[in-house]
Amino acid sequence: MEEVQARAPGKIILSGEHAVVHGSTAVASSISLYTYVSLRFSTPSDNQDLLKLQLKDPALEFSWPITRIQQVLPESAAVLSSTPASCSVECAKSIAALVEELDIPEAKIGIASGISAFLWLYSSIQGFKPATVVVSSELPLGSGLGSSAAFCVAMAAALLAFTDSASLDVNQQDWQFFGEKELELVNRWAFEGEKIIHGKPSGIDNTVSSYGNIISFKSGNLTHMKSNVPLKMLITNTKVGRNTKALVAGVSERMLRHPDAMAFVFSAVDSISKELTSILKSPTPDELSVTEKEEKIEELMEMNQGLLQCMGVSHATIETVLRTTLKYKLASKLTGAGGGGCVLTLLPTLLSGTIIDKVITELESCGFQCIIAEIGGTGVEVKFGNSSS
Ligand SMILES: Nc1ncnc2c1ncn2[C@@H]1O[C@H](COP(=O)(O)OP(=O)(O)OP(=O)(O)O)[C@@H](O)[C@H]1O
Ligand SMILES: C[C@@](O)(CCO)CC(=O)[O-]
Ligand SMILES: [Mg+2]
Repeated sequence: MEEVQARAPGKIILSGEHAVVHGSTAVASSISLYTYVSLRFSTPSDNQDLLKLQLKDPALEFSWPITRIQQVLPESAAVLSSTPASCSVECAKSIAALVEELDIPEAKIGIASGISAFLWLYSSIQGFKPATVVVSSELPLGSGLGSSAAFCVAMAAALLAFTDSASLDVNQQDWQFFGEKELELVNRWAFEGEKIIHGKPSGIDNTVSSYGNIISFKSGNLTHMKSNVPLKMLITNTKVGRNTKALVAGVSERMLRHPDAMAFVFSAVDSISKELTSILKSPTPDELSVTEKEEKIEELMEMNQGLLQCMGVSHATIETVLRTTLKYKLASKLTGAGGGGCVLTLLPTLLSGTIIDKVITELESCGFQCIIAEIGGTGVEVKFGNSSS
C-alpha cells in the first residue's frame, strides 16, 4: 500500500514574534487545529505519469507531467532526503516558471509560495514519482496561526514517511509519531519549505508544529515545556489578509533605519519571553498562584503588544480588538506576523462565561471571527492507509 496521511498543528506565539527573527527568545504553543496532507503514489494500473496537487482550502487543483518537472528541476534529484537542502536561487527561478504556467487566479495568488514549497519538498524528498497529494486545513490561511508551517510540516512528514529515514510501522492503521531523529529531519525539511514561503523565517513556527506542546525558542535552540498554568486563550481572527514574508521584511527594513532603537526593542522582547518561560515552567501549588501568574502573563502580553507596535506590525483592526477586550480588563496581543490576522486574549481562570460571551459577541459584531482553541497539543503525526479510513 502506498498511501499515507500526515497532520500537523497550527500555532500561537505567546511572545516574541518578529524579534525572534533577530535573535530574541520567543514562546510558542501548538493549537488543536490541523493541516492534513495525504500522499498516494500512482500504481502501474493508474497508467499516468502526473504529479497531482489538490488544495482543498483555495479549492484549486494542479498537475504536472513528471517529465516536465524532471526537465525543470534536474538538480533536486541529487538531493538526499536525509540531508535537507535549501532551494537555490536558480532552482527558485525554475520553480517560479513552473508555477507561473498554472494561471493561478489573482485573488488566490498567495498560494503560489505554498505550491513552490511543495514542488521543492516533493522533488527533493521523493524525486520524480507520479503521485496525488491532497491538502486540507482547519486553519485560516495567512492569519498568523502558522498555516504555512503546518502545511510544510505535514508535507515533509508525508513525503518522508515512505523513505528509509522514517522509522514508522507501515502496518499500523492509527496515527503515530516519528522517532526523535526522524522528527528532527521532518522539522529541518519543513524549515526549507518555510524559507520559500516566509523568506527569512526564524524556524519557531515549523518547530512548534513539529514537536507540539509549548516551546521557548532562541536562534534555533529550544526548550520543550508543558505549561503549569492552565492557559485559556480567545483567538480573534480580524480576517484581514496579509503576507508574513512582507511583514518580516518590513521589520528588518525598520531595523536598518533605526538600528539602536530597534536593538533595545528586540532586547526588551527577549526579556519578556524569558520571564514568560520561567512563569510557565514554575510549579503552581494553588489557585492563588494561578491568578497571580495569569496577571503577570497579561502584563507581559500587553508589554509585548506595545513593542510590536514599535516594530510597525500592528493594524487598525488589531487595535479595535485591543480596545474592545480592554473594556473588560482583558489583555490581548497580536499573534504571528500581525498586520491583521489573529489576536490572542488571555481568559483568566476565574473569568465568568457570561463575560466571555459578551466579549465574543462584541468582537463578532465587528465582523471578526472568535475561536477558543486548546493550546499545547501534540505535534505532527502520520497514518498509513487511505484518507477515508
Ligand atoms: N492549507 C493550505 N493550502 C495551500 N497553501 C497553504 C495552506 N496553508 C498555508 N499555505 C501557504 O502558506 C501561505 C500562508 O502563509 P503565511 O506565513 O503568510 O501565513 P500564516 O502561516 O498563516 O501566518 P504566520 O506565518 O504569521 O503564522 C498561503 O498563502 C499558502 O501559500
Ligand atoms: C513573524 C514571525 O516571527 C512569526 C510568524 O508566525 C516570523 C518567524 O519567526 O519566522
Ligand atoms: Mg507562516
